[in-house]
Amino acid sequence: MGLALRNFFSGEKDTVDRPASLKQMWTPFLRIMPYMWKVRGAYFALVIIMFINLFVSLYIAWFLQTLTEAAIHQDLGKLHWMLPVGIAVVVVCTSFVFAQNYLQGVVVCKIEQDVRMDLYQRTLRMKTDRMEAHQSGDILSRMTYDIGAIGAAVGVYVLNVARLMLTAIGALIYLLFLNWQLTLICICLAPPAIFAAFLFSKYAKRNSKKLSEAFGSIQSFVNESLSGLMVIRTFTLENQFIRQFHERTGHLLHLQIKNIKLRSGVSSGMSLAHYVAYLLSFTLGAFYVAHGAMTVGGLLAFMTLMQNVIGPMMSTPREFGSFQTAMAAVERIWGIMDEEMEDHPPQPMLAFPSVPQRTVIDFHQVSYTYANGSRALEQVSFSVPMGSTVALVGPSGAGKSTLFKLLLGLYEPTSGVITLNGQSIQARYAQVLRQQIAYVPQETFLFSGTIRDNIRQGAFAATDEEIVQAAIDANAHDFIASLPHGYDTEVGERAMRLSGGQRQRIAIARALLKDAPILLLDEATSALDTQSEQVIQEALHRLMKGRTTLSIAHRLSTVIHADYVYVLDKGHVVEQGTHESLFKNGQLYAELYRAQFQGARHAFPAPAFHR
Ligand SMILES: Nc1ncnc2c1ncn2[C@@H]1O[C@H](COP(=O)(O)OP(=O)(O)OP(=O)(O)O)[C@@H](O)[C@H]1O
Repeated sequence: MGLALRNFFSGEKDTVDRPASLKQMWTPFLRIMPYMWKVRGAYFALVIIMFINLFVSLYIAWFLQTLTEAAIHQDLGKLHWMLPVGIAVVVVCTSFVFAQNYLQGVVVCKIEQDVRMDLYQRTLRMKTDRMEAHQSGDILSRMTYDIGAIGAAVGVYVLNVARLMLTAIGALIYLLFLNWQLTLICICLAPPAIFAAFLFSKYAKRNSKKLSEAFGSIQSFVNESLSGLMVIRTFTLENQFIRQFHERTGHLLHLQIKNIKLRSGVSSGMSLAHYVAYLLSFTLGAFYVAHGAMTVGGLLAFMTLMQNVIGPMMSTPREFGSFQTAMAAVERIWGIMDEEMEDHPPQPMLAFPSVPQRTVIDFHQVSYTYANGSRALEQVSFSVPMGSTVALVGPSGAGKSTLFKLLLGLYEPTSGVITLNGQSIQARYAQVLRQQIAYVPQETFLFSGTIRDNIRQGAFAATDEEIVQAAIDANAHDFIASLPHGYDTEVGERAMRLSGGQRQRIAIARALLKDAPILLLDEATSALDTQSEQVIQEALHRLMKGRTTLSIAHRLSTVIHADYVYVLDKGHVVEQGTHESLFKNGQLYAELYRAQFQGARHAFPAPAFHR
């Protein structure tokens, strides 16, 4: 977003209607200070340039005064040398304008880049439950819109306020020296300007948070619409979504127009005050000249300097208001930065014993309750012996996915202990833990890039040969090879060009390449045709070989081939045993089997007890 646009948008930013106290502004400012400190060299150079600018302003006033008086006194000698010297001084000094703009731009970009990097890192490492509390569009809006506002604050408003103050103070000293009575009269104009500053800052903050939220909401809505485009199309919801989008953008427009009104009002008030101040000081100055208390040259210098005082007096409130609103953006960004992150151990590889135990995964009385009070798991205990395949079965909402998330260290149990290879899973070992696990999710997410890139995410150091081998084992090689660009086919952000079964096989290849000892398999619920199903089953069998597998089973063949089955219901393990024993029990498993799997019998060999 361009700077001007950002400045414009950052016009209003806060929830409260009262003016922010200095403390309210100072606290967020302290948070961006470390970023500013990193570019202190540029700030130092900018301060020097500010003094050069001040010198130019004062020099021009002196120049006009001296030149006019030389002309009145017909001092031609002075006139001859003053012009070239004056031009030379101004040329040299204004060449610093380039440096000033350049450095200011660099400061903005570097600080924005650093804050953006930190925000991105912290977002990726945020604890899962905290992450779920934020909407992705809202985070996106903070990463773009709010960071833009911060850039403007540190690169424009702070410097502008400092520059304006410095120029005003320098000019004021010179003015007092020229005519202190006239200066004091003109200073009386300051209180209305200061009052305007407070008034403006009060209103400048009023709609800001609403404006930010409106942007976030639009971004979330667009995000959601794109993700759910197929649903929108198939249910012909286009008009409804367009109407909702219109409502949201209408709300944003309303806030923006309020902002424009405020800014236009302030601008016209400021220019009125500016002209009144100018005419007043000129008229008073003319009286002083008429009474011989001031020279014509002195009046010219006085008026030139007055511009340097009136200008800042009029601009400071606006800059100050914009600075305040930018501080609200800082608060929003730190709303994410302050979220708790996953820990990272200093020596990750030491965290888990490499020698596997007899039971690889152990749940001891594990319970988990979500922040909204939903009790997903209660006192769950079970073990997965080394090299075995264990299936989790249960009705929707039984807690199967939650169990996986706990095992992946995405959440911490509310009570109880989970051990992996005999070592308790702790949040600080999350990264190490995940290195031991290959996870094949229900929905395969492919990142933008080629098929090769996507498979390589299993092991970045893998050679092309290893990638091809993984694809062969995942039964994916043939379809990949048949694509015009083979492994270099771009799959796009949401892999629109690949079928569900093809995406699953890429996910299996990725997991094969990772070659982790533990496999978590969340089977896809979507039905595939018999042939695709068999191709995927074959690939999965290769993947499971030699690994300890825990699988959320939606397929009959997985349950039949599992060494052991745990049946979950309402967060409890309600049954356990082999497929056959559970079926004979005739309880929940048998019910589920009939409801869920029986329709699929034609695709798989019926279990022995069925014959
Ligand atoms: N992020 C969440 N916040 C709050 N409650 C949640 C969250 N995720 C799941 N739940 C609740 O926890 C319970 C267990 O959900 P879970 O997703 O683990 O079930 P599941 O067995 O995997 O279901 P399914 O087979 O339909 O995916 C449910 O009551 C669900 O509503």
